[in-house]
Formats: sequence, C-alpha cells, structure tokens
Amino acid sequence: SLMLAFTGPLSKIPGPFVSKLTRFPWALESIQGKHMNFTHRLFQRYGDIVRVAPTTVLIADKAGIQKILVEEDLVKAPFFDALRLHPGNPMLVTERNKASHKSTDVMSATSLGGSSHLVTSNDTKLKKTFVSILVKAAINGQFPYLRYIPFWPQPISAEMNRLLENVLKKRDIAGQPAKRDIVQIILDAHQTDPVGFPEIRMRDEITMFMVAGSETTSASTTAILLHLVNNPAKLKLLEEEIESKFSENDEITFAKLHDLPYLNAVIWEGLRLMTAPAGLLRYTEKPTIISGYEIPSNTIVQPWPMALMKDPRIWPDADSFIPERWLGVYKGVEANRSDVLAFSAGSRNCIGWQFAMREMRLILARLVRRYELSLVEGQSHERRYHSTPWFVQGFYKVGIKQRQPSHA
Ligand code: HEM
Repeated sequence: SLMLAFTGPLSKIPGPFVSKLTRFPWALESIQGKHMNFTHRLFQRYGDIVRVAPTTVLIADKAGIQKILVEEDLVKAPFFDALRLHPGNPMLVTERNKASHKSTDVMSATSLGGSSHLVTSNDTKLKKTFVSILVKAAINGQFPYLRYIPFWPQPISAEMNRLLENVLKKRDIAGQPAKRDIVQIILDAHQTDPVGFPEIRMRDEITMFMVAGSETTSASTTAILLHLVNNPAKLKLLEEEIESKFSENDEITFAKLHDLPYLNAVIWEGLRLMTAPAGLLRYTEKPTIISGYEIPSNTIVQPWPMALMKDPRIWPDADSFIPERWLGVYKGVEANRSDVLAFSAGSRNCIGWQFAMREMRLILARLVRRYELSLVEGQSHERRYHSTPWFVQGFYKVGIKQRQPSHA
C-alpha cells in the first residue's frame, strides 16, 4: 500500500500528506461529525478535488459531481454494506447497485404511518433514538468490524424496537380501512412475497424509512426557519404571500400549496444554504476521468455538494439568504435547482424528496399563518453532521406568538 500512496493516478490528486498513508484522520472527522468544517478548509487549500484517504477522494465541482451522480451514475460505495441494520440483510438504502428499486411509489403515500405525536408530547426520546442510529451508522461505516465485538451496541436499540412494534401493532387492528402510507406499501411487499421480502427486511425498511424521512425533514425545516427569523424582511414577504392566498377560515392543505412561488423560493434557498446531503459515497468499478483526473477502479468518490451549494462562482452573494434568486434572474444569474443537490441526483437520489417538499410547505405555511415568528438572539449556528446535520446545542429556538384572530 506504500506503493499505492506515492505512485499511480491517485498520487496526483492534491490533499494532506497524511491522507496518502491512512484514512484514520478522515474517519475520525466523520465519526465526530465535524467533517463539514474540515472539508471547507480542505477545498480552500487544495481546490475542487481532494484525496482524504488512500482510496477516497472528495469532489466539489459541478461537472465532477454531475459526472459521478448522473452521467456515470456510479454504484454506491462498499461503505453501505456496513450500514445494514442487521448484517447480511439487504435494504433499499444500502443496496449498492443502480436502482431498479425505485418502483416503490412513495408519492402515492400520504404519511409515514400516522402521527407519533412528537410535537404534542415534546418527546425528545424519539429524536434521540433516531439520531443514535445515525451516529452508530457513521461508526459502522468507518469501522465495519467493530459491530462484531460482543456487546458492542447494535444500531437498533430496544427503544427503536418498541417504536416499531407500536407501528406494526396499529396495523393489526381488524376492520380498519387500509391506509395508503409508506408503512403499508412495505407491509404489502412482505405479504406479496414473504420469501423474497422476508419479515426482517420489512422491519428494517420501516425503521430506515422512519429515520430517513424524519430527521432530514425536521433538520431542513429548522434550517429554513432559522433563515426566516434571521431575515425578517423575507419572512414578511412570505407572510404576505400566505395571507393573500388563504382567507382566514381556509384550511391550508397539501393540495393548495404547491403553487406559492415565494414559499417554494424560501424552501430552495434554505435547502441551498443549510442542507448537508449525506450518503453520497460512490465507487469506481473501472478507471474514470473525474474533474480532470484519472480515478482508478475501486476508489471511493464522494461528491461534496455543500461546497457547490455555496460556491461563489455559481451563486452571487452565495452566503446570503436570498429567496428572490429563485424567482427570476438575480445579479445576472438564474438559479438552477439541479445545483442544489439537497436530495442528491441520479438513480439513487432521495426517494422521498417530493414528499418532503410537501411536508415542508405545509409545516411552514401553517406556522407562518398561525404565529408571529421571531429570532431568539445569541444562538450558535454551529452544527455537526451524522447523515443529517444537528446544532451543537441540540436545538435552534424560534420565538412564536399566536397571531391575533383578525390580522386584516
Ligand atoms: C428534506 C428532507 C430530506 C432530505 C434533505 C433528504 C436527502 C436525501 C439524500 C441526500 C439522500 C442520498 C441520496 C444519494 O446517496 O445520492 C437520500 C436518500 C434517501 N431518502 Fe431522503 N431526504 C429527505 C427526506 C426523505 C423522506 C421524507 C423520505 C421517506 C419518505 C426519504 C427517504 C430516502 C430513502 C429511502 C433514500 C435512499 C434512496 C436510495 O438509496 O436509492 N428521504 N435522501
């Protein structure tokens, strides 16, 4: 492997010297969830393509990312094998090959399986349960052998199992009308083909959907709210749009929300500034030219869209929250959704992205109509990242005050 460090195509790729020899520093940053800050410095120092481990390169330029995710549509990296909730048991998210799996019609579903009353019960336990799966996934991904140590904590905690049992139990009540939600789609898959889609797979898929669908959406919605309360003039414009579209007694529903230009612009701008698209590790099965370099086979190529999403070469006033850039040409540039990559791209992009967009529109519109939102001063924006980003203090507070009934 010393040969590999200093010779061959990867040796030409810029990066910290130690990366040629060991992936340990990179693995450590990833496990601590600090790699967002770390990579920022790397790209500034070394440019758009950086070798962070003997066989791992990060890519931050638009053409390179497009090539990996869309044009070549490379397979997922072996890393994903280690993310299985039960070793050896396949799952959609960890499936490495290009997707033939996208037949699941998530959009026909209307929910993730009924409310778990997170908000009403202020149950941070559930959030902790989900986050613990993501943290363990980060560790397993980097050091796959650890999970075979006896008594090493497995990704699925007793708490997660309890939660899953509750979801399944609700389905057993006879005479209930069949729900058209994601849980039902997965249950049906098991019932139709109990051998090809066994019970353990059914359980793991439901668990994964709960995790993949909740932390991501709540982190993104929080990020959007953060930008709104830090930019009251933009918040005001959103309030005006919602007020103009809905009279006081109108119920705000999914269906009525897809055509609110400013709301959509606010969401895309918030996603651009603060989502941290995860899981984008891909793998070369043959030598491939990416960002001007020859990448040999069996290399992990990891697009780093967070850099692209704030790249001043693409976005004028890249670090500012400017929803207006999504409504027309802004400083000579027309914003392009495909440069945001919050939901990734190519055959393995987010299966729930339209569902998440609907959820975010609904949550934001209802919050803004019902409450006056305001900034709680003095909070840090510093985050860490385990598949989804989280604030170091564990939350980001937003001031809310019930609006007066008549705000005409
Ligand atoms: C704002 C919310 C969300 C964000 C930012 C987000 C982001 C992502 C990203 C970046 C990926 C990785 C794709 C890749 O490796 O290229 C992904 C995959 C995935 N997401 Fe989401 N997601 C969100 C909401 C959801 C929801 C609501 C669901 C379920 C209903 C969901 C289910 C999945 C699944 C199953 C995958 C794996 C797809 C595959 O491996 O082919 N996501 N998501």
